Amino acid sequence: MSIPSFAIGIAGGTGAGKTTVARNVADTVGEPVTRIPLDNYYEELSHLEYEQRADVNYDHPDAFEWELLREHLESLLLGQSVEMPQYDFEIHNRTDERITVEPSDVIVLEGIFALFDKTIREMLDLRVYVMTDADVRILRRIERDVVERGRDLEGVIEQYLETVKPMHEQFVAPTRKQADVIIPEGANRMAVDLLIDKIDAEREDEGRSSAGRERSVDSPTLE
Ligand SMILES: Nc1ncnc2c1ncn2[C@@H]1O[C@H](COP(=O)(O)OP(=O)(O)O)[C@@H](O)[C@H]1O
Ligand SMILES: Nc1ccn([C@@H]2O[C@H](COP(=O)(O)O)[C@@H](O)[C@H]2O)c(=O)n1
Repeated sequence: MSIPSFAIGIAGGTGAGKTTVARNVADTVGEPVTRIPLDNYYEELSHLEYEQRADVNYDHPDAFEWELLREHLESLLLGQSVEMPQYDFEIHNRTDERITVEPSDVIVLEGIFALFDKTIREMLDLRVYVMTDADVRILRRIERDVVERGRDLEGVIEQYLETVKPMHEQFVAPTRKQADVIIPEGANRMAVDLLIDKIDAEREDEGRSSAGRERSVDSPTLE
């Protein structure tokens, strides 16, 4: 295994297609990929009742345990395994379970705030923002939240208007300016192939040093 690993951050609004892109990258890269879903780093909220947890603003940066995420990303990059928390959207909380996640040559961090934190951004080799129109995202989210996350239609719409949309505009959308690559509409085969080419090229560069991990100001976008 090469140390440090090659790390990609995939950000974008809810329903943009981040998880789908991360899966496509993992399936295409041709070797084990370590995935870090940012959702697993929502703060532990066992001190609150279910009703209180349901009212939390999960689209504000303060909803996440950033210090733990920074520590885990750093450990994985250095070739050390981590005990990753697991998140359950139905109870709005972490589960009691932690899963041992092993490092690998390619690490993919994925979530609405994957490009938000400066320290984390600087640990990433490639910063990606998945940009999908808001109407497409809310339609995808309604379907997903009702089918997979145990929500009802009224609740999804209310949450979207009260927190998801304003927080997206205030905190998530501006992070696209931090991206090296912008992928339109998510599961875009050409874009995923270009990401894979970039990963392969970087990993073939055996002389890669810490200095070589700095961001290139001339990096191309797909926009
Ligand atoms: N390019 C795409 N075209 C059509 N459906 C897509 C596309 N990308 C994602 N989806 C679907 O949209 C939903 C949300 O995608 P997901 O990758 O989970 O988004 P995110 O992780 O950004 O919230 C899923 O049901 C997924 O299958
Ligand atoms: N208990 C929770 C925690 C988070 N959310 C929503 O999840 C969204 C982020 O996940 P995506 O897969 O959609 O990127 C975020 O917009 C939160 O509103 C939730 O509904 N409940």
